Amino acid sequence: MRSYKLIAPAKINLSLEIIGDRPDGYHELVMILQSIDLADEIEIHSISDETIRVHCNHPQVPTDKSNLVYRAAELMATKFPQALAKYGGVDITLNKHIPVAAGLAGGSTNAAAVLVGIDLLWNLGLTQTEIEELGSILGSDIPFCVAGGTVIATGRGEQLSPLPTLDHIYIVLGKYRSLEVSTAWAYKTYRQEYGSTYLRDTNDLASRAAAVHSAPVVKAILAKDAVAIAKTMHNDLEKVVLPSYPQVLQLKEVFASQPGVIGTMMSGSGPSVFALCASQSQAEQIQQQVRQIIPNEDLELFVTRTITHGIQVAGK
Ligand SMILES: C[C@](O)(CO)[C@H](O)COP(=O)(O)OP(=O)(O)OC[C@H]1O[C@@H](n2ccc(N)nc2=O)[C@H](O)[C@@H]1O
Ligand SMILES: Nc1ncnc2c1ncn2[C@@H]1O[C@H](COP(=O)(O)OP(=O)(O)OP(=O)(O)O)[C@@H](O)[C@H]1O
Repeated sequence: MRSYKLIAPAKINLSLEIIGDRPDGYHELVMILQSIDLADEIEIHSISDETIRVHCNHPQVPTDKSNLVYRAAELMATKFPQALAKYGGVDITLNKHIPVAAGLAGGSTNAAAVLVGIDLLWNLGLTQTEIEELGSILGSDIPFCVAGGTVIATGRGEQLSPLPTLDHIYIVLGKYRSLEVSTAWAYKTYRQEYGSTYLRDTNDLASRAAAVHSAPVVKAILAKDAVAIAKTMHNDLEKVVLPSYPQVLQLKEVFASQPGVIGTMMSGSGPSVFALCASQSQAEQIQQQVRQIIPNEDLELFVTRTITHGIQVAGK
């Protein structure tokens, strides 16, 4: 029986800037995406019948066709029917550590891992770009999850340009277990409230390059200046999510008030919030402090760090 183990890291957004709407209903974005070492483990093995089976340790995560990993396997089966006939179907086990519906690309990174795993399992020899293109059919964040590191993402979020990688910036990340934010709701609400303020022609490359909030973050990344990154981070979706979720706003304010925190921001469409910290020991202290200030067991707190890679094969 052939099998692979994969590590699928989460992401945070160092910037998320909405610069226009698109005819396909999506939004034109400029984002800076960053991989972190908070990761799910995925095991995938061949099975003799041509089916897809999904198992998961997390009660909130479906194991039917609504799981993104199921859709990733189905896409591979449709694109490569001869390989499916030769090698058989796939059995996928997800061991979740990334909080669900958190703005951390949990489902997307799982799907990216399954694309990488099936490429190996079926000896397809796809390039990273080909795997990213398959990923973009399933979701905007998936190409980044394949690539990982530190990247500028434009278009729907699927067009990637790598930046110099940022290793070992320590982060405290918080997510209320019972809070979930729908990504579609966040973008729709933003469009309703701010759509009339889109000012740039998104076909104009000069306009894209001038993305006002992301440019200083790029400059700070090029200078490898963690303090400048922390001070310039930006997320347009905070404008709609924070007013609707007071607990998330409060968590952000508590993070910001801690000595040793150099900047704090909501990730993606939320509701997770992260704080960039001056060192690992400070991140650990801040985690304990915040736990005392908000003794709510619904709040999950993690110490994590920036990493330089996306999906990794951990073993056969
Ligand atoms: C919020 C982020 O996670 C930030 O990195 C991403 O922009 C969302 O990425 P994702 O979850 O992979 O998004 P998709 O699965 O492609 O789309 C989910 C929903 O988000 C909205 N959406 C997403 C991406 C985009 N550029 N414009 C949008 O309006 C759409 O309503 C879509 O129905
Ligand atoms: N493999 C998966 N892992 C987690 N959730 C999944 C998965 N497949 C489908 N889902 C469903 O997708 C929804 C969003 O979960 P996910 O953890 O991917 O959100 P997210 O981190 O906000 O994603 P993104 O940042 O890409 O918008 C959940 O409600 C969950 O039921």
